[in-house]
Amino acid sequence: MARYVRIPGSIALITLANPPVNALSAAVRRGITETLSRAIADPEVKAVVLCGENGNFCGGADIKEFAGPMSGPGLVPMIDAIEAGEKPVVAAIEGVALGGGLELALGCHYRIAHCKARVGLPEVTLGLLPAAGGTQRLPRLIGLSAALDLITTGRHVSAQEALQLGIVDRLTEGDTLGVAVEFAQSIAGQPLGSRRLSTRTPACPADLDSFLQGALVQVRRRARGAMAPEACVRAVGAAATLPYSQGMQREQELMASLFRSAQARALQYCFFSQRLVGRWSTPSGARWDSAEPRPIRRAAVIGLGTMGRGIAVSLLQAGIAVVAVETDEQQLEAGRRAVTALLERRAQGRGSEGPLRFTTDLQQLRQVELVIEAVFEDLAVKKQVFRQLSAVCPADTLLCTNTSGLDVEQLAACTRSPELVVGTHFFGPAHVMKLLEVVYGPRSSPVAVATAMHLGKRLGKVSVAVGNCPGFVGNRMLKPYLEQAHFLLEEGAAPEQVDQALEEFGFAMGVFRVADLSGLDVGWRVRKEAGLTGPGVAPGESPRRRQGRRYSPLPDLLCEQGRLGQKTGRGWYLYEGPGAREARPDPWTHSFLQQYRQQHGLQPRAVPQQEVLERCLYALINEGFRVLEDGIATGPEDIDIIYVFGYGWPRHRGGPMFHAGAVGLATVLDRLEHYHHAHPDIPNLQPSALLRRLVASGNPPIQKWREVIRRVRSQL
Ligand SMILES: CC(C)(COP(=O)(O)OP(=O)(O)OC[C@H]1O[C@@H](n2cnc3c(N)ncnc32)[C@H](O)[C@@H]1OP(=O)(O)O)[C@@H](O)C(=O)NCCC(=O)NCCSC(=O)CC(=O)CCCCCCCCCCCCC(=O)O
Ligand SMILES: NC(=O)C1=CN([C@@H]2O[C@H](COP(=O)(O)OP(=O)(O)OC[C@H]3O[C@@H](n4cnc5c(N)ncnc54)[C@H](O)[C@@H]3O)[C@@H](O)[C@H]2O)C=CC1
Repeated sequence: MARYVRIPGSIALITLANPPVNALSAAVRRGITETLSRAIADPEVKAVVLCGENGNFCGGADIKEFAGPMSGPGLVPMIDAIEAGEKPVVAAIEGVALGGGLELALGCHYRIAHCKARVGLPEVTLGLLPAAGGTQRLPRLIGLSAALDLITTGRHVSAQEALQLGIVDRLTEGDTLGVAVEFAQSIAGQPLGSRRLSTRTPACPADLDSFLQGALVQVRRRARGAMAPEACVRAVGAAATLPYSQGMQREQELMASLFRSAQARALQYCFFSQRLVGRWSTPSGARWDSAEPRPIRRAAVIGLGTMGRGIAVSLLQAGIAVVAVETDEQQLEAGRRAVTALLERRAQGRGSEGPLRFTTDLQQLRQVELVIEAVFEDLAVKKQVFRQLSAVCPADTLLCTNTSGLDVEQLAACTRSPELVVGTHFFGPAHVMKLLEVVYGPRSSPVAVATAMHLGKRLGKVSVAVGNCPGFVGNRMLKPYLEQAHFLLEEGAAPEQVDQALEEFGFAMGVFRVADLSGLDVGWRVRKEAGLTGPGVAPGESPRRRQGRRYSPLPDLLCEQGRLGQKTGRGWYLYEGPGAREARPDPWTHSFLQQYRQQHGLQPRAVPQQEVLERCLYALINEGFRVLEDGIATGPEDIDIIYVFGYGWPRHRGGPMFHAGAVGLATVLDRLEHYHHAHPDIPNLQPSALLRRLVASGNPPIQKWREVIRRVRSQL
């Protein structure tokens, strides 16, 4: 709704009232339309101020309404009526003016913002475009180039930048509403002329065609296969080439092509899922709304290798004091140099960092409130570290491990307070990647989980609480995906063919390019530890079978050849030299695969792209259903957020579980049955019980899966 009051000085004040962000629901649109008519009709009113309650102007259209039929007054005629009116309307912007909220403000004749406000047109992140005139008015206000940047990235702009760009007319550090009212009084009666943005001509680059062409190429490269960024470029292009009314028509046409699209549904699902995972719970009854996180001011990081460095930087940038620990002076010095360089590179425009100390002496941890261990992925080494930490740190220190898949409970068992041990699984580079898997063990206390979840948020991450099992959620599901990729090579595919299929699906990098980037030795070490390769393998065991199931030794053989990926200049691909990044298909790999197939009597065949996708993705999805069955993730949203934020799953496809629902669970089941029949020695292709149950329940929408999961789990 919208409230209306007349205030002294002939000003009407319209307040949007729809907590928490004053989204433009049908009721709010109706409220604005009615109150605006009232203000226009009242001869005593000389100017109008539009604001939002509770310190927020407006978070845009009500995204929840998009799933159903649209009703109530349209945004476009409402904003047009504001702009066309003869009485000046001033937007008083506090908090956010996003999407339809900014479009509403652009329909006003003046915009006054608080210095802490943020504005933006983030519709592209929801698979849409700003279709309430945003693509036509913003270029007319700030020029085509700046408008295109904002609209295709969806980025939020600070009030200061908004002032520089010309989006807002004035900033205030004080009472925004008071300043806006005073300003409205001062301009009442003045001609509105060019304050109506629809009447202006946008400033355009001289070489418009090549500018727009370049913009298309750029957005296609940035968001593989995403439709909305391209539609945004076309709509902004229309602002430059068509009169306003025709530009608006084009905006509507382009919006219509996006509005009910699968991509928009997926992106909007991601928006709500990201918020849902914050409302975590554990099987032992710990919950986000009852467990109180502890404040963390002083932390330690143990191990300054690839991950420890990024974790230390993340903590410091959140204002937390860090003690960074290494084994010896040489390692410490290398860590110090790396952390300092990262901090210097990221220093520009950042706030003040917490204090940082480097040491090889664990005794220096006597005052820390939280420790994150990031030493080698070796259970024995980690156990020893946890024993030492438990002896040295205060009894109430939270002890976290960055293990990528080892048993958190075994580490907890080495300490005197196992309830204060959790996994905090960062993703590399830890200061960049947005995901944090918080792994609770059977004994982790609610306060430990709450503190780790809250810490993640403070570090700017999306934290997802997950249960303890080998690989947790993300890496556990990755295993069958990688396995399928290796099996496909055995059967006749080439690495670049598999990668191309996955990249066309929307991954930034295919599985083999990622493996080369992260280093093939990482998985090799894990497989050796698990006895799948190396001295732990029973003599006489077939190289292509382990533990009664099909196994591919291909990545082990590459490692034995010293082909560890980019770091050695060769892996699945060939690189210019060690450390180079451009991957080229390698004839060596092709002839190696040929020899391997001959040696093992494998008849190569042409593997269709669809099979590559189905086997890799459905094997991963199938494991996702098992993760849900086992209660390791609470709902499909947890899995999808982990994959979107941690594993480069294309966001416009919603995540693996959403994708399964979009394809149709019956289809996924059918294809898994087909492939399992063809490859009975790959147990991961056998459809999970939960998938079968969901199909039997009539393929319910993903929001209803939790009910089926509860039923399946109660019967186990
Ligand atoms: C605003 C935020 C920055 C606040 O962040 P924070 O404080 O961290 O709080 P959150 O936890 O994020 O949010 C709190 C709570 O609020 C909910 N929420 C937030 N924003 C919205 C919203 N816009 N709508 C609904 N709900 C919202 C959020 O979900 C939380 O609740 P919870 O989930 O229960 O926990 C941050 O929230 C944020 O960034 N919000 C989103 C801002 C955004 O993206 N805005 C743009 C919205 S889209 C838009 O405005 C569209 C348009 O401009 C075009 C409109 C034209 C429509 C015309 C349709 C034409 C159709 C054409 C053809 C149709 C043919 C056919 O019918 O078939
Ligand atoms: N590399 C990656 O992409 C990711 C790794 N991880 C996990 O993070 C952990 C660390 O991995 P990386 O940083 O890649 O390893 P790394 O090998 O780069 O670094 C480990 C560091 O720990 C130090 N160290 C070893 N024992 C120590 C001890 N007792 N005390 C202090 N320092 C000690 C070593 O000197 C080394 O500098 C592992 O558990 C790994 O599985 C998790 C996510 C991603």
